[in-house]
Amino acid sequence: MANSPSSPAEYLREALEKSFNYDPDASVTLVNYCERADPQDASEYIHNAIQGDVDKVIEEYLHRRSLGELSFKKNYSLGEPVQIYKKPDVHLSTPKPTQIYKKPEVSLSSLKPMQIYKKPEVSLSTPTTVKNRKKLTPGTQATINASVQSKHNQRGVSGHARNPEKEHSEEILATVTNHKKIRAREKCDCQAREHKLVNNCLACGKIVCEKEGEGPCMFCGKSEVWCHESPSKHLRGHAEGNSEAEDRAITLKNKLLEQDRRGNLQTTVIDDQSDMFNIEGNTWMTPEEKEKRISLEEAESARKSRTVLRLGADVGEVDFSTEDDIQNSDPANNEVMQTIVMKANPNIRECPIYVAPEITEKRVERRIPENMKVSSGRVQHDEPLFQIPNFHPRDVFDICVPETDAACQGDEIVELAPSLHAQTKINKELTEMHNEVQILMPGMIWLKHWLSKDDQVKIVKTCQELGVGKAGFYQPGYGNQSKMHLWMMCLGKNWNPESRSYEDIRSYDNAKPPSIPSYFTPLVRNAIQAAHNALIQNNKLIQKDVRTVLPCMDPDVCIVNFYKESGSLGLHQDRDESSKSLEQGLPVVSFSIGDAAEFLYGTERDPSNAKKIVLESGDVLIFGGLSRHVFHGISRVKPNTSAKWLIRDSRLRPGRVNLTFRQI
Ligand SMILES: O=C(O)CCC(=O)C(=O)O
Ligand SMILES: [Fe+2]
Repeated sequence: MANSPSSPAEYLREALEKSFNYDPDASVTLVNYCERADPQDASEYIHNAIQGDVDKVIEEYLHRRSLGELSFKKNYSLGEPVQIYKKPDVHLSTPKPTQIYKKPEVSLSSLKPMQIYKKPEVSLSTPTTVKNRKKLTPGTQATINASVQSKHNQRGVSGHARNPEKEHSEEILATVTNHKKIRAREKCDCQAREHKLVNNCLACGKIVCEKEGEGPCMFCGKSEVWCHESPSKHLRGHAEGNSEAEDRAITLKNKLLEQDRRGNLQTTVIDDQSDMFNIEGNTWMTPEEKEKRISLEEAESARKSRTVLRLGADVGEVDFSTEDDIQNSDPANNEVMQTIVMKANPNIRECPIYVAPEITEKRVERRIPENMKVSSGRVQHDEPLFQIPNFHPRDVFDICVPETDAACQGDEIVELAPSLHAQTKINKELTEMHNEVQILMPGMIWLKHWLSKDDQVKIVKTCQELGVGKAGFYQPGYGNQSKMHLWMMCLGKNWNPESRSYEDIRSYDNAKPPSIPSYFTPLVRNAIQAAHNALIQNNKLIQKDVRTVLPCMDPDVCIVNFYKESGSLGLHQDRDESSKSLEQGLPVVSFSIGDAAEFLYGTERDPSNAKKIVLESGDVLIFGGLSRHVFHGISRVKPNTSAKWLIRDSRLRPGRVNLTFRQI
């Protein structure tokens, strides 16, 4: 690979797509980010976005970047044409020495690993990334089966005599029967709410449903709208080879990707999961349609959040789940959201834009929600609402299972107090969890089960309330597509993962982060005090000296992360706080609540050299002083490890909440 002539960006994109089966659109975005970032940030972006051992790819990519700079300078001095790859910050007048990426050095005493972190095996033959785990409808599965079978036969693997004509017609039949019924096309403005989605019109942006069907857009007529994985290809009789139109489409797609890579596209139409609609703000439905749709969805959501009480075999094994959770309890189904991201066709100059007749200034004003609680649906970014700078609709993310709706007919709310036996067991567990402290590195202290049961429940409830409000949880990412594997909310100030800086107003959606709830701060101070006590006892330090090992701090920022069972966070350093704070080694104080998680830490960004501990609910981890720059991350959440009392009393969803407090 090292000898291949491709540019660093091409190399990276290819490696992400081929070795990690990374979504092509997402890899284009990620590569763009990396190209603009310095080596360390680029490396961090890749680590955060890719689950798996990506170190070699990063190393090769950065190596190519450094060679790219060299040859760029060489070419320039010889007066030859400049190579394609050009780092944006190269100044010809003041040539910089070649940048070779060096892992940052952290002056920490090197420690022998307690446990070796085993690299996850990446199987090239059957890659399974979260993005691949898409829910297939029986119909789609049947279509795929039919098509796979057909291809299999074409290669003559089955050993049976082939009849291509027959196979082709069978394939068409299977596709048509399983995929959808063909009907006469009829105009419809339901936005794929009443009928299934076909696709967006690339010219005017209209969302086309199955009632309107495939073919020329019935609104603008400028573009043909085809369903994703459309069976029409088969119907048009091109089972083998591409038609001219398809070749043209592929060329156009490549051109679009190229233009996107160069940042030329102005308008992006994001088409999200259809059940995440914001009906109130919808401009394409009549008031009657909205009312009807809202009442239907309310009934559906009441049904989904109806609490189902499941009694385990053990005494006290009580599990409150919603029907929705039960349906989604397979971890493989956790990330089944499919996002269809489409780019507007830049070649179309004049084109009518689809705007429903009822849209008015007043409505647009009213639609800017009080707390921006917009549950994103199909979003057309050139609508007036979305022309507000930095406005991003966000999916409201609730870390708790909703309270049972008492008004929900036919449902009984069953609240069982734990039996005496179960309560004794819980109390015993709680007493056993007393004050175990471990000093992991100089200035890095782990207080096991330090948060009380009441504090944990209270913190979860507070985060839940703040999380569904203004500036609440959102899924941060780099650009539109490379998302972090967690939901985040910041209190006090916002940490912007793209600019790696703190801000008063969240750039993502112009929302102001809530303040840190007042009862959090004494908890942080007391945790530091507990760590000091442990240092005094263990290291025979006096109160004055203990502060040089682990300084005190008053948090002004709290970053709350929620990791679903599939969540993770790549190895990174927390180094975006002020240089004063970093130089003084003011600690980061981290609270863990909910499912346990594997926490990696070490002196370099290398998971195979990192140590691993399992952080459980109630644990507090503090790293300051000499350990302030420790590399750390979450390799995995351990499903079903939350305490039952926590789920019962806070209704926390499966997953883990983590709060990190910092003084910036
Ligand atoms: O979830 C954790 O334990 C770590 C979180 C973290 O490192 C961060 O938010 O910077
Ligand atoms: Fe961190």
